[in-house]
Amino acid sequence: MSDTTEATEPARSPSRRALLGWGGAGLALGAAAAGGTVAVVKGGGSDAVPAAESGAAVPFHGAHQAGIATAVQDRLHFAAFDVTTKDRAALVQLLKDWTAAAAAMAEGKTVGEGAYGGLAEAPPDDTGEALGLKPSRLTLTFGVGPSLFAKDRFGLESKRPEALVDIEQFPGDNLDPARSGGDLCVQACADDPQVAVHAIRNLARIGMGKVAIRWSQLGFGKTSSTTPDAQTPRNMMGFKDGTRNVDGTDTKALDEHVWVGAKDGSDWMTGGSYLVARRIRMHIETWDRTSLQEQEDVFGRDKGEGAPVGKAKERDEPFLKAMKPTAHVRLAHPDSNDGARILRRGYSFTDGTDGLGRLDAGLFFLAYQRDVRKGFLPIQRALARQDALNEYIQHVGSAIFAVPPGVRDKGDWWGRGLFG
Ligand SMILES: C=CC1=C(C)c2cc3[nH]c(cc4nc(cc5[nH]c(cc1n2)c(C)c5CCC(=O)O)C(CCC(=O)O)=C4C)c(C)c3C=C
Ligand SMILES: [Fe+2]
Repeated sequence: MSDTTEATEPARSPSRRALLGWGGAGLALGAAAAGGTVAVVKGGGSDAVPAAESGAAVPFHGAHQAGIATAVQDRLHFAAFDVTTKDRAALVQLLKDWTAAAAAMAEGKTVGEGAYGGLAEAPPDDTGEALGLKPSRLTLTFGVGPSLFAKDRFGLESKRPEALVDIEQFPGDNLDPARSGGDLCVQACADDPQVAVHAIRNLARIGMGKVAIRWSQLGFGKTSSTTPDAQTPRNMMGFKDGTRNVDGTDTKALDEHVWVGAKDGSDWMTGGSYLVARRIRMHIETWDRTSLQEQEDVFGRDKGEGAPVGKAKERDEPFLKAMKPTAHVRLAHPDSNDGARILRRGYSFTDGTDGLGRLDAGLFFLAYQRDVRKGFLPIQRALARQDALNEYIQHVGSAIFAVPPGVRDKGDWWGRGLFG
């Protein structure tokens, strides 16, 4: 079995309703989450079926959390939570309950006793809107924000990783506190938006009285890929986005740039990663009135093929000096940033209009890295200073999270290394 494929029969992808009666059969199919990727579900021979169409499940348990190096799904529901309880034991119990629910939902099962058939006098455990839907490659990825480590909260001050920095204010930022920060986060990605929304809704419901959603973001179109063989998606500006990303099967690059190593400090983070989330508003109407030449100069790539300036094909090696000094790709390239690389996993969003007749649209930028101080920060400093794209975008939300390693097995839970 190749790293980018999983040898599973599409026909074995069951509906959620079917799974209700299957108990703990462990239906998560395919490649191990231990750095593996689920790109294509093979029916054998030439009838390979794209994983998205098969509705397959991505394994929840593994050395790394799914939703980072695993193949990017079509839809996102991301939620940042404030922890409202002051009781450490209650928080730990919640994390255990969340983990059990997340593992079940990733397999396409309902939460707890299900959505119906239980006590008529009590609300059902599961809200029910994902009944009959396939697992849809749902991944749930959990992280903790800097505020959880604050003094006089849960006794975690000494466990805050040095890499979990407070992100500085960059020139041009217009950050809304109501769309920034958070004690905890859960990134839900799936090929069916209802499956992703159901997952966040049910976790929030389980957390009632202990956590409250601080902000959340829906994403309708992926703007990056961790599977270079797949077609590169386009962002709201019409450009291919995610061409030169960290490949989810490139274990060397993942170890060097994405996974926290054993010698990086904070033992509980070994095998984890650091996530930066930025809500980036696009001034779409201005962009749409900009000439094609200017648009291509802004990125340093052509709009049709996505090839770097002076090159013919999307995957051709960029020649940075052929680009304008302010071109986005030139400034963001590892050669301009001491070799810095990040794994981008962002989504396009459109949240209606802004009251002035303009679309409230943009990129919900998500990037994973081994150390934010060597990844996002140097790249963003360069971009904030010079990027020609700045005329057309504004960062309006920001958050950082430490994303622990994977949940190993049924006895393990989100945050065990931190609280255990
Ligand atoms: C701090 C990191 C980055 C932010 C913020 C960012 C915002 C942003 N990017 C695009 C569109 C494109 N970005 C592309 C490449 C690219 N961008 C970053 C980093 C950030 N982008 C990196 C590291 C790279 C790869 C550089 C390289 O190695 O060549 C591209 C080109 C295609 C691709 O390789 O993905 C596009 C298009 C938007 C619209 C945006 C904010 C709204
Ligand atoms: Fe970019």
